[in-house]
Amino acid sequence: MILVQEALARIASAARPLGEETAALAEAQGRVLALPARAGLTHPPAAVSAMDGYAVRRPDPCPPGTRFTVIGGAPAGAPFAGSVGPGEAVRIFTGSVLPDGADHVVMQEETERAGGEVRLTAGQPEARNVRPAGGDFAAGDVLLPRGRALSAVDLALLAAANLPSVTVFRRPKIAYFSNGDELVPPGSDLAPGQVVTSTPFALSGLLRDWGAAPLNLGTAGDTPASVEAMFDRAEAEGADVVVPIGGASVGDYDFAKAAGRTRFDLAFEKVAVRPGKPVWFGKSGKGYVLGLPGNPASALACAVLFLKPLLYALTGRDALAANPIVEATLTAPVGQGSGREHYMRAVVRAQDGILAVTPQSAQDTSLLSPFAASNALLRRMAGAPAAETGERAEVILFGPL
Ligand SMILES: Nc1nc2c(c(=O)[nH]1)N[C@H]1C(S)=C(S)[C@@H](COP(=O)(O)OP(=O)(O)OC[C@H]3O[C@@H](n4cnc5c(N)ncnc54)[C@H](O)[C@@H]3O)O[C@H]1N2
Ligand code: MOO
Repeated sequence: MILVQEALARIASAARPLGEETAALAEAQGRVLALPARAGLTHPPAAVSAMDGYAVRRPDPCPPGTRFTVIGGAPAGAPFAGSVGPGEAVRIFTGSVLPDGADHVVMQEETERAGGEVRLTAGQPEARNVRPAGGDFAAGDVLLPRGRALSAVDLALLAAANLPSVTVFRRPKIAYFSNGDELVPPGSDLAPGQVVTSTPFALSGLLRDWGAAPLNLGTAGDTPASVEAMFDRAEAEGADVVVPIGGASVGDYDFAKAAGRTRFDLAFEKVAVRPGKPVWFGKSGKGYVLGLPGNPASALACAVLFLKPLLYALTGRDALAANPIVEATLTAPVGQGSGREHYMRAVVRAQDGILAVTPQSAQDTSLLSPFAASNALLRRMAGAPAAETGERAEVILFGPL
């Protein structure tokens, strides 16, 4: 059995970034840049006005009552062709190109217009209201680095930089299947001993949130042939990662890991983590396998702890950056850490300007209701001393505050 840290290091060292493709900007939210995005133009391309008013060459001093002759206008999109000399003004609007010779824009509210002349109603002690050329960025500047998962605002930045598309990593295709004759879909008439399959419904949403393309292969029966068929389908579908759910432990019907072992070189088969001890990981020439434990809370905790870092590594990012640890204050005491690193399902809230964390009282790995009510995993290191209310604790957020 290896430590969580070692398991993550093995995932990071086994994983190679996937190939690249071009994505249109409108389709690129959440995609990960495979190349740095460089500005296609300088923004703003020229000095522009920050106000509606009059562009002038500011005399020094420039007291109230100073008069200028209005020699033309510069509406947005139609720069003034001439030059502004001393005592001259050009009517200008927010975003319009500042005419040659001007160094200042007087706000309209600080002027009185009378025919061809404009008079200041307020002094202009310094040159203002001009946005310099390149104030946002210059042509060729790296705006966003390789490995950046594109946010909504990033798309606006790239559009402003005149980039209609970006080079991104291929979206990792993740094929997953459950294992067990007892599993039936939601809505079934349950026979004794049957269990409704639940984990895949969370997995598809998590994978989408993490920028992957989920593919649910369904449920394998408790025969080696049924499990083999799932691995064959995953390969035929071109999956980058196969994720068997369950069938990983030591029971008589745990065939998933046995089948995985014949197809992949396993990098680990057990991790000193609670929940999720049976989680396993391997690699072949065709892709990766990450086996999740069957118990739903174990499967989902391990998806956060190990599958998300694998997706990061496949898209050119640091696997260890997938789950930043933040500090929160305990609202309840927690007992001494066990022999395995423990990730307790917990609720983190912003309270009086700090993060407060409350572990769920029920932590059994078959339970989904405490997981659904949680937005964080509270990390307790193996053997950590008991901690009191008010002490600092480490958490991984997997949902919104
Ligand atoms: N003798 C031992 N028994 C167990 C050990 C052990 O070390 N020695 N480890 C325990 C731990 S920890 C876990 S976690 C489980 C995981 O075992 P498997 O990965 O083989 O999981 P399964 O046996 O297939 O299933 C466990 C449980 O989860 C239910 N399940 C499975 N898939 C789904 C699904 N898609 N949706 C909802 N529920 C699912 C399944 O019906 C079982 O009830 O092993 C312990 N045992
Ligand atoms: O660790 Mo298992 O994953 O306890 O349920």
